[in-house]
Amino acid sequence: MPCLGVRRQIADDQARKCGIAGLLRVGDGLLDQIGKLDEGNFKKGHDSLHNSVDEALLLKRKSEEVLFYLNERCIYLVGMMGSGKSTVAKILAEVLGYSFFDSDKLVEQAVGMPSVAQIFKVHSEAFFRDNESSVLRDLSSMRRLVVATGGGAVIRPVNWKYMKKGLSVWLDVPLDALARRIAQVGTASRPLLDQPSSDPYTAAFSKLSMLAEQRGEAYANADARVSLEEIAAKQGHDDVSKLTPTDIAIEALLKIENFVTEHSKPNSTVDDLLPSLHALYSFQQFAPSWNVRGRQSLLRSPSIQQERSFLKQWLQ
Ligand SMILES: Nc1ncnc2c1ncn2[C@@H]1O[C@H](COP(=O)(O)OP(=O)(O)O)[C@@H](O)[C@H]1O
Ligand SMILES: O=C(O)C1=C[C@@H](OP(=O)(O)O)[C@@H](O)[C@H](O)C1
Repeated sequence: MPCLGVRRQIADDQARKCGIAGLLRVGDGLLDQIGKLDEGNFKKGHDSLHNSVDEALLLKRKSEEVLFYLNERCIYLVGMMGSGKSTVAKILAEVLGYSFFDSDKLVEQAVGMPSVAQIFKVHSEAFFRDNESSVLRDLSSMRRLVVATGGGAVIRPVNWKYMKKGLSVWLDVPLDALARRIAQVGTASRPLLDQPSSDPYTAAFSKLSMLAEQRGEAYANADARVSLEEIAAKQGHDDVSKLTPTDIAIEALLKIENFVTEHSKPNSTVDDLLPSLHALYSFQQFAPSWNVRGRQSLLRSPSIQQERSFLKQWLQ
């Protein structure tokens, strides 16, 4: 049973969604919503209205396609501090009609402290990590969530056990872009980077490089990788800072789609598929020259029991 904080946040989230009559759902309000998320901060000087409309429609279409395969599974975003997990997770939650959670915020609620920085200071990193694991365990029993995890959640194998109940997506952002973002917003909320320095960019870059080296392998456990360098190259940019959170959310949906379509069997039962298989065998009998792979083995129609047992094995 999820902890009280998680349940309360879900209830608030559902009420918020109902209260504004689907504005946050895929549909009419999506363009407004994306406009606000990308507002002025990203892709300045572009033909932004046109881009926003195209992007919003693509996002809507992709989210509808992905929803079919997701089958209510949760999505976990992993990546270094500042990689945009919370920003992108909110967009994904909105277009999919899922609830958004930030695991750092849930740890703060569970411990009863206002910030992760304070938890590190008053208790310890290990105490924070224990609570982070408990939060991920609670979330793993739920459906239809998009979770922005803390950047270090990937280092404990048990957290992967929880995240593998859903789908994990690694936001892979070049270190210099991360250091630029962190230098801009400051390090007060990120205790692992918070050290006095006259050059915040260089200090953040060197600490992030160290962490990335330690964690490189761990992030690669994710089911899907969204590389900002790859998206920029596809779009013909030489700099990842030109990418909007919507661009990144669309790529995340494409990568999720690739993963789920490669790894999942259709959400069907033997009874759903039996008529199609039977029709295929019958057709094969009347049109033996039909060129399908393995047609030799189809030439003699099997019994219904054989068809059932074939489908049962295939669906497992
Ligand atoms: N695509 C982006 N381009 C530029 N800045 C971004 C982008 N995505 C997020 N940011 C900014 O980077 C900072 C960190 O983003 P956030 O979503 O909080 O990252 P995380 O949850 O991974 O720590 C925020 O100030 C956010 O506005
Ligand atoms: O990388 C890390 O070890 C951490 C990342 C932070 O979350 P964000 O990735 O959301 O900044 C937060 O969990 C804590 O400061 C530790």
